[in-house]
Amino acid sequence: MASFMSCSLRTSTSITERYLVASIHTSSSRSSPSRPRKSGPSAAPSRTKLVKDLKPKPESSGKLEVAPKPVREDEGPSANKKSRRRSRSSKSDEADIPPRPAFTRDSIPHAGIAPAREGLGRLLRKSSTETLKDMPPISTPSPALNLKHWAARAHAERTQRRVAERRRPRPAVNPLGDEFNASKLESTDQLPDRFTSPPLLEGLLTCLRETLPPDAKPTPIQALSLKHLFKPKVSDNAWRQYLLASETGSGKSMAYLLPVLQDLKNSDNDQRPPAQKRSMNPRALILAPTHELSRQLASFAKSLVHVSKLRVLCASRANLPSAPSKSTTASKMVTAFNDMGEREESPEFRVRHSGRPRPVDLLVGTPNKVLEMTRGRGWNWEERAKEKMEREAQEQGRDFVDEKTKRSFWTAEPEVGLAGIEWVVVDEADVLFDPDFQESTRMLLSDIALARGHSIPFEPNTDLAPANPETPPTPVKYPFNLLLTTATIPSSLASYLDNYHPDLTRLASPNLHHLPRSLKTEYVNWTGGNRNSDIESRIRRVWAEDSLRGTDGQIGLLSKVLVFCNRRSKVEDLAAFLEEKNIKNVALTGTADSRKRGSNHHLDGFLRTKTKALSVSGADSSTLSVVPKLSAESKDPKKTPHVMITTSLLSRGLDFSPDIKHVFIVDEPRNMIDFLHRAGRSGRAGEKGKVVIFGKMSGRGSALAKDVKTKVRALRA
Ligand SMILES: Nc1ncnc2c1ncn2[C@@H]1O[C@H](COP(=O)(O)OP(=O)(O)OP(=O)(O)O)[C@@H](O)[C@H]1O
Repeated sequence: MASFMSCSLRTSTSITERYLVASIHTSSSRSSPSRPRKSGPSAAPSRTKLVKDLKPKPESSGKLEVAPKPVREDEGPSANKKSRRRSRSSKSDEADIPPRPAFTRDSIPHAGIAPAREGLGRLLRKSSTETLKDMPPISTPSPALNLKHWAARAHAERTQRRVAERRRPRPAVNPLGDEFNASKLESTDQLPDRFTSPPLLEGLLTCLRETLPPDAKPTPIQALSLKHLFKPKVSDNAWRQYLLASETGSGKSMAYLLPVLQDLKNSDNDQRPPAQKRSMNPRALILAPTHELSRQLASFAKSLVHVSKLRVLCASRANLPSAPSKSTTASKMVTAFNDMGEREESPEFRVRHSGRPRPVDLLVGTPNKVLEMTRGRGWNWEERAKEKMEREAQEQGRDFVDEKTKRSFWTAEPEVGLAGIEWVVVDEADVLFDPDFQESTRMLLSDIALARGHSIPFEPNTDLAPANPETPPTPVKYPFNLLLTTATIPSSLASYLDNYHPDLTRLASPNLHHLPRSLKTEYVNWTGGNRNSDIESRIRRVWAEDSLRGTDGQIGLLSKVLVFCNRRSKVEDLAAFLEEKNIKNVALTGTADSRKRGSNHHLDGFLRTKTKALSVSGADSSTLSVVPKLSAESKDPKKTPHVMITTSLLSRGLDFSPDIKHVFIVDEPRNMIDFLHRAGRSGRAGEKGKVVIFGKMSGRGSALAKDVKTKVRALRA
């Protein structure tokens, strides 16, 4: 429970990006609660601004490699009919017809209004075509007509100003300013263009073929991984350090899982380092910021190893299948939870173990959950109790006296040994090295190093991104392979890498820091009435279009909508409103009870199932998806949730079902990093998707929405 309390505390103190991290901070314990928190405006920008350049410092031996831009479908020989027709018609336009002036609102002002003689309409029309000095002088002494004349003059002036503004040559400045510019970076053309055996082991390849569509080709980041991460180790102590950076839904999980699993399989029979006497001694560790993501990654890894027989364990309650079964619908899930609620006693979920050694090759979990398993449950409870007392003292305005708590705390036997760990993957590295998470992450990495016989001291209050360090921090070399993956690189992460991992190789896709190519954007203007009604009518429009067009080849099948709000109260309010309007929905926030139950069933019906794997390389996805037969009830949005409402909690890493064709952003995104992750829950793996951004698009108070629009435009691929 304490974790959820700490979570809500964080939420209340949050500003901008802090909120995101606070809301996804879900692990069952905090590592070092008494440290001073780096809040305030000075801490925020480096966490919320995308880095300008990924190049390592010139004096370091780190490298950067960017995959070449894939040829767009409509640029290559296989351009579809529509685009060919478009290009043909544009050519004929060029040849025969003089270019048509672009239509603007001002080109036919007040069209259709029949003006009185010398009336406002005529003057307005004149004013658009004539210059001000050509306008006829005032010919009548009538005050009414004078007024009209001046109105027309004012209109003409405005028009001229607008035209001049439009024609003014603009410097080619990206509105994001700090945006990562992949076009300036070195790319390589020699990348593998298929998954083959070798480099992949036959067993892995078989599972891969079952997971991906038959024509699947490696995505740019996977091609880079095939090129770099399958190379044999130069020496026993040559540990690899890589950053894998690519846009959302581009297959990063596969890009790191394949080399890790392959290496685990290859070294399966090797002499292992003496393991600690613990019941589980994994050889690889994947860290993720949320329990939901840990479970999905563990399930994905399991689907890749059933031939090679490696053992994967999820720390966020092991042994439960985290991927939803194909037949499960969201409504069943709701009922299941209602039942489970009464049986479940403890909000904390534990890995059940009997104390007997249990073979594990790969462990997946949040840093805090893994720390709990490696240090023993309860290792930091005293500290947390003190933090609570300190908080209460602060709230009551009294001094906090640091004395021993009245309760005595027990610490359970540690379950996991770290000495055998050779691979550590930090998924969503920008979050896990963010000030709110970095202590737990670094503490765990340092524990692993120590267990492997290399002491790398851990200093809790280190600033990972010192602005202008006079003495640069000592680089860290962990005695294991370290892979960091992310879809966004804020300046704080870039500066951490420069300072502590200067020799790390950075592999990046050319579309990094852009929206997936298959994702469209749409802007919806608030009508000025009830905003919840505006959202409801847009949802109904999505379904009306689905009923006409069909979804995934099935007429009458309605797509699902994922709605992102900034605040928990907004999530609850919208959920209640939609429920009243007969739209069944799932509302999920960091403190939701359903999250405490140790499985991903609260996301059933919304997460991707295996049958829905589609082609990133651009093949016609509708032919590849196997559409499960659904009952009438599960197709009915009044009975089965077709809408999920959440905060940034679910914006990280989760692979949502391609049934989610629309992501609604109903509150202005706090920053573009947040936006990229939220929008990226749709349009994954080359699937079509749309991000619908609500805002006040015109009139007074529209500056913010317009600014968002400009920035979003810059993120389009
Ligand atoms: N080469 C491929 N061809 C077709 N589909 C693929 C390929 N590689 C991965 N996929 C599918 O793409 C989907 C998205 O992959 P994944 O979740 O790894 O993306 P990601 O880059 O980690 O996204 P995020 O940044 O949001 O975490 C998965 O369903 C996966 O099965």
